Amino acid sequence: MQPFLIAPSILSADFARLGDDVDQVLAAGADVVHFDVMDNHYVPNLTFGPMLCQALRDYGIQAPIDVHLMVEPVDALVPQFAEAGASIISFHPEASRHVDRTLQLIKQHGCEAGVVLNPATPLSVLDYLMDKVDLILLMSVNPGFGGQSFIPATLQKLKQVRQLIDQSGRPIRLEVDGGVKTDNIAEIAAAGADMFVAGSAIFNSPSYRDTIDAMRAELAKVS
Ligand SMILES: O=C(CO)[C@@H](O)[C@H](O)COP(=O)(O)O
Repeated sequence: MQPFLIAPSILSADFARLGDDVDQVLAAGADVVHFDVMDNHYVPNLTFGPMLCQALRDYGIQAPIDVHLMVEPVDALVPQFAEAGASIISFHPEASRHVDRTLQLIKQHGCEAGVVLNPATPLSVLDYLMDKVDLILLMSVNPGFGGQSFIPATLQKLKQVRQLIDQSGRPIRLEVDGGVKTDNIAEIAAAGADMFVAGSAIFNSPSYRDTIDAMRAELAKVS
């Protein structure tokens, strides 16, 4: 297992002062900026695109930016996000007509490549991808909105994907997204996740540092 990474989702950040808010959450101990791109087509919500990613880089954000594309189609946005400073680009396989090609495209543009599985997406979509992905993101809510409750069946799915990753012998990150809180993060880590997206739990808390410290204290209990 790789070191645990905490990735606040800027979906719950203060958009009116985003650069400063992202700076603050990183200063409070976050590892990665999780960047939720929604198109009001693949998901019923609309957020932001490559210009905002570029704006964060121009503002001076140096942490990895983990772009989660909830868009359909996918490919046209890959070069744009790579040029805008994305570090990791993940997409939903059902939103790409040619999944293998999209993974190649992401890597050709110098980013790490991830696939995202919705709560009801079967693990069989990973069958011919384990040698190609750098990250697998399991959605623990249905994509589109922050502030939803963690779907408990994700724990079993995490255990199964952890086995697949261990069998692959590759350093694939296992990320979980949706309803991650201080009081469930240890259980989620114990099931096999090593990267934790948390939006409302961090950005809606009175102290980012206290919340991230509390999450790390919970993670320290997991061997
Ligand atoms: O991608 C998504 C939702 O589609 C997530 O990144 C959420 O934004 C996580 O929010 P919380 O459940 O942590 O509030």
